[in-house]
Amino acid sequence: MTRTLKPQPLTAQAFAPFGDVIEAGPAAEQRAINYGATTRFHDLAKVDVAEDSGEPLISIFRSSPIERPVRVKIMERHPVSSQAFMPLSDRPYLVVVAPPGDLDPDAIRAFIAAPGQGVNYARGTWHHYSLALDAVSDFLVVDRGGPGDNLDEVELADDQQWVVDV
Ligand SMILES: NC(=O)N[C@@H](O)C(=O)O
Ligand code: NI
Repeated sequence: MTRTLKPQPLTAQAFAPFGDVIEAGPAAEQRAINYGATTRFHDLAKVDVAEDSGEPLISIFRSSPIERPVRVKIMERHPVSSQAFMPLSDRPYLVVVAPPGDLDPDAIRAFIAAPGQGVNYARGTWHHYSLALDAVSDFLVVDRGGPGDNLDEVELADDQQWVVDV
């Protein structure tokens, strides 16, 4: 019998144990620039990629919609860097995470990210790979390039898996 995980709305407070929420919202420091023509929502997330001669990479991930029911069978982490996803589409997507450290399958949480909300996984935060919903979705991704292995993956045993109620 697979257990069900109900996603919660993505907020900076709820996501704090896992990283940052990237959004042009009222909580951000706003700076008027370009002679007032632009508002800079300043310093929204910690880009942590310099470990072991790492350098920042900017990529676009084009993710196919995940099949339903969404079953969480695998989790991954990047032990030496953060990884940020900013949606380029105008549709919600799914974020599945667990706190850094030894993976506790019971600590896995799911969030529905609204259009305009990005996430920045802090170094070592367990997460499911990019989960697009309903249509092919593009994400701008900021993460680390450089030497060393920066991807740990864990396959969950059947009784550790979750089905996400989305
Ligand atoms: N493997 C890879 O580059 N992508 C994953 O890290 C992911 O979180 O989608
Ligand atoms: Ni990742």
